[in-house]
Amino acid sequence: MDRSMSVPPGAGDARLMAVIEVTDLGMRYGSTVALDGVSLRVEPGEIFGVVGSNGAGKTTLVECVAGLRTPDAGVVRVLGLDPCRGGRAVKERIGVQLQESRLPDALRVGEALQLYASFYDQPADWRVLLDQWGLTAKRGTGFGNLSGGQKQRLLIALALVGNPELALLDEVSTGLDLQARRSTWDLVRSMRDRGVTVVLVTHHMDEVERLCDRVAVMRAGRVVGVAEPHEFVARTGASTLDEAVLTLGGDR
Ligand SMILES: Nc1ncnc2c1ncn2[C@@H]1O[C@H](COP(=O)(O)OP(=O)(O)OP(=O)(O)O)[C@@H](O)[C@H]1O
Repeated sequence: MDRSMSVPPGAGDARLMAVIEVTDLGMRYGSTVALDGVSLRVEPGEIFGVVGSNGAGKTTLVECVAGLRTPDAGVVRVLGLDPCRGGRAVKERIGVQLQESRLPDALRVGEALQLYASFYDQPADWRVLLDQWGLTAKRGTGFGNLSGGQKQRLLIALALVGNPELALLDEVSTGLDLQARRSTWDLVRSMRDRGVTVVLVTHHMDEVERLCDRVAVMRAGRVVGVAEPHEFVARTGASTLDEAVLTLGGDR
């Protein structure tokens, strides 16, 4: 089955099952509490934003959902499975783009995409991704010789090469120029339109307003609210989403 063309994972029955269900998640790094009783649900086919100040726990949450970190407490279910113990059955269905990921400098753009595609049973056509993410002219360029924005676009394309049902995108547009940001937004929307569920960690409230169906605000390891972006503005009596998020999630 070409998952890129499919409806949200098992649409009918999956309506009852969240794509992500996190319950009472706790995570510490030594004496630093990164997650402190986080619970949330992400429903099939939504673009779900995660915002909050630096150090609020957003990346740690994404890493736990991706199965890259095992939480100290709580339960994570992705597509009904434990991402830490579910092996390929779940990992193949998740695409992850993390902040500041790196590849070997000498690895060329085309080689990286081909390599990542080889990890999956039903990969996307990596040449299409090359084109969609504006990297065709850079196909033969090594990672070390790409600009910051080009590296970012390659990392996003790599996250999508497995045709994921869930895409976890951490600061997807950071470092991109205006045009690349706009086309990234279009591509995120087109992913959602194809039934992919997207989690978007961001510091850009314009991105949240344009893209996100719902957004969680995090503060000091806790989720302090989940709502549609306009609801946060109304609830806090703020005049902009920036102001609303600062009120709810700012450490001030
Ligand atoms: N590998 C690590 N070792 C020790 N502490 C860590 C590690 N990763 C994160 N932390 C700490 O855990 C807390 C949460 O960090 P995390 O990266 O999840 O926050 P964030 O919301 O993604 O921040 P930012 O917006 O700056 O990316 C912070 O206090 C951070 O210093």
